[in-house]
Amino acid sequence: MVLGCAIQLGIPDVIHSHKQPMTLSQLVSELKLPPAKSDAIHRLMRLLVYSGFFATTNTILLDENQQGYYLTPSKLLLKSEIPNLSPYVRAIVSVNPWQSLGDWFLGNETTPFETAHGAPMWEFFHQNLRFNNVFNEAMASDSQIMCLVVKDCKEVFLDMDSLVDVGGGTEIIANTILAAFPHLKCTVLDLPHVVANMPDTQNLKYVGEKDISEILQMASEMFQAQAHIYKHALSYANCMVLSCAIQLGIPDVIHSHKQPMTLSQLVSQLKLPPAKSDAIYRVMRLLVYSGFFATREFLDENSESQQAYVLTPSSKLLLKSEIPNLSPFVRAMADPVMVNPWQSLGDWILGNETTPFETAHGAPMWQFCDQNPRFNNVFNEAMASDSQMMCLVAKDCKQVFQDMNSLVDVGGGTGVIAKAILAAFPHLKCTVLDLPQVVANMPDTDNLKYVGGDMFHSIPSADAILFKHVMHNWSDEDCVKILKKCREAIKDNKKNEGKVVIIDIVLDRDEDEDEANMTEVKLIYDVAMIVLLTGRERTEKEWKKLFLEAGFMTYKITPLFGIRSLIEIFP
Ligand SMILES: C[S@@+](CC[C@H](N)C(=O)[O-])C[C@H]1O[C@@H](n2cnc3c(N)ncnc32)[C@H](O)[C@@H]1O
Ligand SMILES: COc1cc(-c2oc3cc(O)cc(O)c3c(=O)c2O)cc(OC)c1O
Repeated sequence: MVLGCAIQLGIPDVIHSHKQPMTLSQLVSELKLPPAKSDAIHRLMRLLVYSGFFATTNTILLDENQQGYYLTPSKLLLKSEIPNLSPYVRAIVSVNPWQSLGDWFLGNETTPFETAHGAPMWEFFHQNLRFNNVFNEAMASDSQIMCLVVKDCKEVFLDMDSLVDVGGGTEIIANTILAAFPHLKCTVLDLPHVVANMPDTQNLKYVGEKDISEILQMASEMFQAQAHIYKHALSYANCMVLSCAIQLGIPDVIHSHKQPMTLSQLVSQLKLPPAKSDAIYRVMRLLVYSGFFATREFLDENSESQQAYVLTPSSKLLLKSEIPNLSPFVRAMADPVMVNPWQSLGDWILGNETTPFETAHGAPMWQFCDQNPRFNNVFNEAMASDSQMMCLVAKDCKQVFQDMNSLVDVGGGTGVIAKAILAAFPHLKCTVLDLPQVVANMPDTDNLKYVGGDMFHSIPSADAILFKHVMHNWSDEDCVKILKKCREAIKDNKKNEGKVVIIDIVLDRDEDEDEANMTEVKLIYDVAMIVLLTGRERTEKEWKKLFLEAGFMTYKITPLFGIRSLIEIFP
């Protein structure tokens, strides 16, 4: 989606036309964007540089502290060049059929595409001229890349007189072959609506009806760049396929089986028709490749060798019967409400709404949650499942909570973290403060109270004020306002000594870099905060600036929770 947005804005072309490394301000000005969008462009570009689509350099042509962007494999995305894979990327960011994968397994339509759009793909294209064009352009752009090497295919085409390009679309490959081998008579055979307006020439006719390894090697750099682009353009598919496996209950079924499970056992236990076996096999093949399942060889009762599926550490975290269970998190992130705003990123940069979420759904995220009880539950369960992970280490945070008597968990959702802290430190009095719709039906206990309110308005007084995944939802200006409220809450406290505890991402911590792709996840989170809210992920320097502005004097960062750190700040 982020790559699709960069293409929509024309970023590769603008950097290309600039002919030398381009600074952020040059880029924003050349794109004719308001300066207010500079920060978002900087953060998109930071992710795209990390993913290898652009690179940065310090150059003497630029001011001392400035970096300039230049092109890498993104050269393949230039609208002015051939090949240009932009139409392909823009076409395949349509996620709806992927979101229907699970429903399709449980239903009767021929394909998830039909489940999502109500008609098979070719019929849909026939009825939908806009998408028909988008798709044909995408396929043509994919063909362009092969055009560059066709002339080297002498041994393939030289001894032929005629050739039929079946499903040849709108001619690109056939014309390229003809340019290199003009003696050929070519026919492009495709569906009638695809070739409807294509004019025949002397040696190219359109018909509408209902070793290459050496060359590949020569072109390896270009094809690698193509693969890089396609991998990223299709990366949302990984999320959808994982979500589908959870919807069908695959991790749970394999877990209950208690031994490696064959494909036929899996299909039968999932109560799916045998006709869906092949699709389950192919979905599992992808999930094995991504590390969510593994296969084991074992001998069946007839002493025949069989492949069978087992869980991996990642799928063990998706079991509905266990704690922690991250399934609600995956299901929420694959929910159309969460996915659609990414498709609005480019429109938001060109428009006036506060966030891409608002561009897509017509209301800011917390207001939308208030008006949509279904999504409110989905989101709260996702956050609660994420919190379960931290419960496992809460008891190890003695030095953080031991000397406190009271704690307020601000934006504490349904109280999962507060309960875990209470289990480890039962002497504490806890309050969870969250928006009224989130805590509406939560029952108080002896030492846990829920308060519906607004942290910008007032925060109950306590020895420690906790924020987990809250500060990163808000802009710097809002964070300073919230932190000032915290100082008042701590000051009101009779003991008059207290602290704020923040659990959130810290960017650019050298020790985390590259460990299990932590940097990539952190940068994706940062762009997610552009897409959903007005927040951001922060470097230590950026955090420090906020603390000082809000009047706090000292802080301590402890990397405790994978991609997140525990930050304590003191007045
Ligand atoms: C990303 S969630 C984090 C939930 C929880 N801390 C966790 O980590 O699981 C952010 C929370 O902030 C809450 N929130 C948003 N605006 C708020 C406000 N003005 N006052 C209090 N809570 C708010 C949301 O309802 C949501 O539960
Ligand atoms: C952990 O704290 C938060 C996470 C998220 C969040 O949101 C999205 C949204 C999306 O469209 C796709 C995604 O992959 C994700 C995430 O992975 C993710 O973690 C959102 C938050 O607040 C709104 C969080 O505080």
